[in-house]
Amino acid sequence: MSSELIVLHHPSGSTVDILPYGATVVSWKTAGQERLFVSKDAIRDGSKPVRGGIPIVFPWFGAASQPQLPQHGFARSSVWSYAPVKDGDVSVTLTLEPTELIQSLYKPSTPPPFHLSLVVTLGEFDLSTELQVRNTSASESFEFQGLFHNYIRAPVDQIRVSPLGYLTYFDKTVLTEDKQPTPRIHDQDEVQVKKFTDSVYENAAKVKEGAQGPQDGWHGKVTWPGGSISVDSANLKDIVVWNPYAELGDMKGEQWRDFVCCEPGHVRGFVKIAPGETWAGSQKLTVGNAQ
Ligand SMILES: O=P(O)(O)OC[C@H]1O[C@@H](O)[C@H](O)[C@@H](O)[C@@H]1O
Repeated sequence: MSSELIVLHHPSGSTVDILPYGATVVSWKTAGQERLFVSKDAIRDGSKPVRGGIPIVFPWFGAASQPQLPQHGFARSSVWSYAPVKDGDVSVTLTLEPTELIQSLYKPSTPPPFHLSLVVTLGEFDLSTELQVRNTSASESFEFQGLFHNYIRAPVDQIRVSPLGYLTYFDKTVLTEDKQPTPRIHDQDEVQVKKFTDSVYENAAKVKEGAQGPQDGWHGKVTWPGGSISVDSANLKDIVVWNPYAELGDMKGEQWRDFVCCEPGHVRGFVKIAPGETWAGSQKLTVGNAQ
């Protein structure tokens, strides 16, 4: 994989770096500080999704229905196209269609009929990502899941994520007899991550005051002593909170201490779009005051 990087600079000094591999945001700095976590051991040779930043999960979340297909889909491990950015640009659009690699994964069947666009936009204190999915088929509908796998740089044992109270969530760390995540109800507004956590909060968007239903966004926050990042999503009804509390092959030692994944997505059930239809889901991450 080439080490090509798309870099956007905001007049305020904030920056974002995006790898065409996976359209992965691998750095976001405001006020000179890195806001995302990327493992020191992240693989950057194109053989594995990057451990950190903002990988794009599409068109399924978790394990695939066919064994040869990768966990969390192929978008995070495909090379996306983009038009070169010019000085002063604070936004870039990356696109992905079924590449030869994706087609080879599906053989002898064919990949789904999609055209993806990811629009990344940088502000002084915020970063927005919007995923647009167009069904390119003339006759077939298309069902998919999608998620922004945000690795937010923060001391995991001190963070609080809210509002997530009184929602049903699916605890993937404890499986039921039929190997499904255990459904639970969270009885407090805030969630702390003090141990291995892998929770899928369904219809979290309903928590928003005045929200009309699960199609609205989740307006939440990750806070810790001395810092916070707000997460405002649109058309993404679920939230995943994850930290392994353990080292991984591409994240050695105690690096897990330095992040929490707070991931807006549509991962319980599927989005279904008709031939020619386009769907969009987005998020805005904003750094709290005085950081
Ligand atoms: O190791 P991966 O494929 O990047 O996935 C990391 C984690 O991603 C989370 O979104 C999932 O809920 C977890 O189950 C998973 O372990």
